[in-house]
This record gives sequence, structure tokens and C-alpha cells, in this order.
Amino acid sequence: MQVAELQGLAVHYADQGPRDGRAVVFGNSLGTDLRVWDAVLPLLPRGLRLVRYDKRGHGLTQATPGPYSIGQLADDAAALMDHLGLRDAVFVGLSIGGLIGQSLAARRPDLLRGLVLSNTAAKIGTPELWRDRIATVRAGGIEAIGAATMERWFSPAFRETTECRAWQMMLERQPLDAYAAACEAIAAADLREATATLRLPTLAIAGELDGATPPEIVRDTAALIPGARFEVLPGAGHLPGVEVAPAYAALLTRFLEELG
Ligand SMILES: O=C(O)CC1=CCC(=O)O1
Repeated sequence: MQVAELQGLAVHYADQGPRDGRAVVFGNSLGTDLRVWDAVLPLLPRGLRLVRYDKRGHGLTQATPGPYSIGQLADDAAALMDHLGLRDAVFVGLSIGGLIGQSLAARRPDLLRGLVLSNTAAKIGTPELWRDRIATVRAGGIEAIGAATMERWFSPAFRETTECRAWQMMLERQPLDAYAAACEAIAAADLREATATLRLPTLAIAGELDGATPPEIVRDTAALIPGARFEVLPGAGHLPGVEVAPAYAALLTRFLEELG
């Protein structure tokens, strides 16, 4: 197991591939851990240094009292990259991971040479939506949002699979206080101004059936960044790396190859 102590926080990560390979860092979404990338990594070109990590309060990374902020979560990502000596990396951020990626690109442009904004936006939902979500989980536990969350995460066909039940288990085992703390970070985040200042190669990916960050809001965020490419994955929901891993990996591979 790979764990770093970063400013007192025990951060769980997985660093695979050659140390001198081009670095790609993966940031996962709300209520998931680094297993969300399991199906994608084996499909990427060899020779890359692939770093996944669990954000604060998720997976095996230590939780701290909330609320969290996107800036704080971006600083955690930067601390891990500094710890591992990563520079000129591509950051692949999924949902809240994409908010973290946008913030990281604005705060620490020295770390990044490219950005993938997957199923994310500069602003996700409304503060009311997130406050309602927090109230629901505080009243009924994460189980109270389990079924509804699977409807946002996955297509109707995928929801019939046994695998979908395992992802629901992952969500429902997420510690509640850290989930609420991350919801607070999303509620407070409106990165539109900062994201419009970004000038790095960017690929934005949406899922056709994404019930959390529909294609329109991903496209609107991509439009803030000059030259950003926008792609929609047919038949996919909010976690396309799970549901349509080969198509997702193909988009990442093309982007990485274009970056050179
Ligand atoms: O609602 C969900 O669970 C989907 C989601 C929104 C932000 C995020 O990271 O995941």
C-alpha cells in the first residue's frame, strides 16, 4: 500500500509505471475511491506513470472535520504531486475531481501540461441542491441516496448488472461526515471566472446519459478554455471510465498522444 503523510494528512495513492514516464494523475468523484479507474488504466499506452489517489475523507485517505473547500482539495493534490516529484503532468479529474483539476491548474500551473475535465463543470448544481443532499444523508445515512445516485452515475442497462451493485456498496460505505464535507466544497464552488483564465491543452468529456453533469454543462465549461476539445460518450452516465472504459481510454490516449 502506498501512503504519504502530507501536512499531517495520510493520503492513500497508487503510483504505477516507470518513474521517468510521462505523469498522468487521476482524481476521482464524490463517494468513490481510486478503484473508479481500475478498468481504464490497463487500456492506456505503456510507459506512462499513472498516479491515482483518494481525496481527503474518501477511500483510504484520512478524513478531517469539514467543511472542505475545492482550494484545499487542490492543495492536497498539489502536495501529493510535489511529494512524488511530478511535473508537467496531465490531470484527469472526474466530477469533483474536475473541480479540483480546474483549481489546481489555476493555483499551480507549474505542475500541469494538460487537463482532462471529465463529467464535470466549473459549477456543479446549486447550493440548495447540495444542502438538500447533505440534509438527506444526515437524516437517513448514505443509503438514503444509494439508488438515486446509481441513476445519476449509470445508464439503465448498466444498472441491471451485478457490478452496479458493487459500486453502490462503495458509495454506501463512504464515511458520511466526509461525504457531507465534500458536498459543502462543491456547493461553494463557482470556478467560472478562474477557469476562463486557463490556457492549457484541455479535453472535456461528457456522458450522454449523465444525470449529474449533463453534456450541456460540460460543454459550457469547455467553452471557457480557448482550444478545449469537447467529446460526448454515447450510452455512458457519470462514470464513463467504469461503463465504457475502452471508449474512455481511447479519448485519453488520443489526447495524450496529441500532447506529445
Ligand atoms: O451526484 C453525484 O453523486 C455525482 C457527483 C456530483 C459531483 C461528484 O463528484 O459526483
